[in-house]
Amino acid sequence: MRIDVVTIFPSYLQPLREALLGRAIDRGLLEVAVHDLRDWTHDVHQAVDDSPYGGGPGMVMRPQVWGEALDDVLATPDLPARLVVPTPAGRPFTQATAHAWAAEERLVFACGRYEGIDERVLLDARARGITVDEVSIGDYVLVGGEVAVLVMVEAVARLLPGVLGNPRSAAEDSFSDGLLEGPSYTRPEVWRELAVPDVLRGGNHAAIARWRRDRALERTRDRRPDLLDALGPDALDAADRAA
Ligand SMILES: COc1ccc2nc(C(=O)O)sc2c1
Repeated sequence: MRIDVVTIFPSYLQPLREALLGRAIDRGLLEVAVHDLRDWTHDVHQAVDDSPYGGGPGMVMRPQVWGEALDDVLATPDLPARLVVPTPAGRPFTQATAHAWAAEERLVFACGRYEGIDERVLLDARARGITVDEVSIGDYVLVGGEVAVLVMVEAVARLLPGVLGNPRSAAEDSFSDGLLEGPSYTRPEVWRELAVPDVLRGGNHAAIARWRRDRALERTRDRRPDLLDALGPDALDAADRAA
């Protein structure tokens, strides 16, 4: 997968080259290119924003600069790209989104700042046949799209074949079966007088699987009842029985 990020703060994306993702890049499983939006300005001040029509607080990112940048970055007809624009006004980014995007050959992320990007940039891209996804990573507002891109790229890249050491990790994620993951334990058996649950040390794999499922149901019911609702009435009954 090829990932391009256009931003006025390229250094914000440096964490993508660390640890697991950095190793995936080094191994050729992932290609990441970060572009400085100001490279497409032509004035001495490298202006990327201007006052909003209709008034109001803050500034809006100029369409001319974004248009030229995306013309260049998206100019790869042999490699169809999905343009992703993080915005508080976007559709929720979920694990299902991450799985869908993990099948893409290329993702291009446009990081807004200030009050966002002039709407015509997205209209123009869609008019040219480019798939444009406006997404939010949560019901809160960041200062810009860069942090949201870090979150989304990590969520997508870890699903790519070979990135995670153990492919079962992704298969057993929270949300992979619609439930939150239950508690995890490692050595020592007793720590500060707190013991690991006996069932996990007993070697009965069926009992361990049942215990883990019960803890996941219980935790999901307590913390994310909306996820249980999505799984139907049987899941809620199972969660109540698991407690
Ligand atoms: C101006 O660009 C922004 C500003 C806030 C923001 N908040 C996001 C979120 O997903 O919460 S994406 C995003 C992009």
